[in-house]
Amino acid sequence: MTRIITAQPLTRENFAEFGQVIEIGGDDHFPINGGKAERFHALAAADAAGPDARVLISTVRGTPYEFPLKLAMVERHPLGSQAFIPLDRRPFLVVVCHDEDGRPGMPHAFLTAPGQGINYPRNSWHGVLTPIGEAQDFAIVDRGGDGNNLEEFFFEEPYEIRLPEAAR
Ligand SMILES: NC(=O)N[C@@H](O)C(=O)O
Ligand code: NI
Repeated sequence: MTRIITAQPLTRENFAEFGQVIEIGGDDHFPINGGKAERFHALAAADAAGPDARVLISTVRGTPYEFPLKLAMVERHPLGSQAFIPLDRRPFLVVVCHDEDGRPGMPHAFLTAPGQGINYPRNSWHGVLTPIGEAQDFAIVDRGGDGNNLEEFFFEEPYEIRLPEAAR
C-alpha cells in the first residue's frame, strides 16, 4: 500500500529538529549601516569537514517536479551542511528524515513560505531540491573539497508526497 505524506507549512519551530530556516526573521537581529539595514544574524552556520574542505556559494536553476511526488530516494552529505535560499520568492518542497541507525526514518515534508530557505546540517537526510510548478532559482551554500560527500538511500517502496490542499 502506498505510504502517503502531506506537506505541512514550514516554520522555524517545526523544522528545528531537522535544520534551520533562513528568512527575514529571527531572534538575533540588530540594525547595521547606521540604521539603514536590519541584520538577522547567524540563522544557520555552514559546516565543511574533510580533506581540502571549503564552503562554496553556488546558484542552481531547479526544474519543477510533478505532484503528487514519488519520493524514491533521500540523500545526505557526510562532510558538510547544505543550504538552499530561493532567489525566486515562491514556495518549494522540503523533505527530511531523522537518522535511524544509519538509515533514514519516515520522511517529513514541508512547504516553504515564499522566500523561506533552509539549511540542512551535515549528514542529515533530505530529499533533493524540489521546485513546484515552474523552474526556480536558488543560491546554494554547501561544502566543496576532496572525498565523497554524497550518500543516497533508496526506499524499498516510494512514498507519495502530497501538497496541502491550498497549494495544489
Ligand atoms: N548536489 C546538489 O547541489 N544538490 C543536492 O545535494 C540536493 O540536495 O538537491
Ligand atoms: Ni543535498
